[in-house]
Amino acid sequence: MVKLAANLSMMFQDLPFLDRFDAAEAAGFSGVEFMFPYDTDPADVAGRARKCGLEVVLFNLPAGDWAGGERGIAALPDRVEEFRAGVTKGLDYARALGCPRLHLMAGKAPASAECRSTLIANIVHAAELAAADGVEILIEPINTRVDIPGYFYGTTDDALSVIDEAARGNVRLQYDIYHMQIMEGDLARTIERLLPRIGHMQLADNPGRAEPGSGEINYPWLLSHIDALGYDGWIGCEYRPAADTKAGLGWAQPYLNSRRA
Ligand SMILES: O=C(O)[C@H](O)C(=O)CO
Ligand SMILES: [Mg+2]
Repeated sequence: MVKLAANLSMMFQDLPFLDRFDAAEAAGFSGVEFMFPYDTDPADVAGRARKCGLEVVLFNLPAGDWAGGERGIAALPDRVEEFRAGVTKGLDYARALGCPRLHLMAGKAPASAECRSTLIANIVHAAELAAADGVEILIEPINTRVDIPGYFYGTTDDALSVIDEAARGNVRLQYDIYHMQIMEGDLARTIERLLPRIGHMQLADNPGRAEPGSGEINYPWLLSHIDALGYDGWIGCEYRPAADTKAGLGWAQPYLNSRRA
């Protein structure tokens, strides 16, 4: 069964953060993800998720000065202390929210040996702390052509080589269909091949990063293929709705309805 999670950083943006949980529930979602919950008290986030009957399936570890253009700091040698404080904070939230996955962002960094060894050591640090709470650390290759030029890894091969070097059982791949359509294509075969390594998926259409159906990806076919492969994880709707979020959810009705049935 396809399990869609509403991404509350991109969807329902006309509402305050906590009210987006109610909107996701009303739209028929049973899971949510978001980038950063850190401006809101963890008890308030947990309380709202519980009231709405929503599972919190993923959020990001603190990722530096986002408004200033940073996209993670795990590969930055002069930011190790800040990164590790962020791991502690992220795990505090994960415990409070009962969230079993955290996305760790490497950041924009050169492919130097120093950045790579910093990243690996930081992933190992995060993974070992997270393991005690049964939490997985996810690594997501992000397209470096449109969204984050200079991001440390932009392909599944590059991200998997980092995961392999970290060599911790709770470090897995976050496969964002939108980013990988831009960087690699061949979505169905790649997902099939990498299925055992994938801990979470996300979707958006391309170009434009809006709803499925707005671009070139055949989502009705791809989602049933992913389902037929036996993927039983979540797929986060990490897209920018072209207009009103609810009005644009026609594409998702078969999956939201099947969750309710
Ligand atoms: O951009 C993405 O696709 C990531 O999933 C994210 O969390 C923030 O960049
Ligand atoms: Mg993503």
